[in-house]
Amino acid sequence: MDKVFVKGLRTQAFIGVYDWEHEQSQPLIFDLTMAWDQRAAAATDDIADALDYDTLSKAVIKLVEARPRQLIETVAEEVAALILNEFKVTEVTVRLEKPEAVDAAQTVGVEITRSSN
Ligand SMILES: Nc1nc2c(c(=O)[nH]1)N=C([C@H](O)[C@@H](O)CO)CN2
Repeated sequence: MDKVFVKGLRTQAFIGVYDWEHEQSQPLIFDLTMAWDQRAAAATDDIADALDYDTLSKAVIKLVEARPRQLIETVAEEVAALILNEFKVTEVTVRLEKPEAVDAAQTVGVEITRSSN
């Protein structure tokens, strides 16, 4: 299957289990990979037939920054559900990095793959 991807999408979120994380936002960075048959878009050269990565990116930022959460697992599942439900995507991989979480690590994160149905 063809893929549309968004790499290194930066958001700023209230995320974490510790008290200080509830008072100070920190970056969450996403790599998103969506299954998408691109033949219709290529044939018509019309954005209406494409998976619009700009609109999708803005929707993800809005969701992530809308409210605080404790776990990055929760954020990853909500982002996957948004993409499956609002963008007619059949399979999505969400990789989420929280680079400021662990001082001794370059980054930490989760990666999930979810399908519709
Ligand atoms: N599997 C997870 N482990 C941890 C999380 C998380 O969201 N998922 N969060 C934290 C803290 O918020 C940490 O990021 C603060 O540095 C610890 N472990």
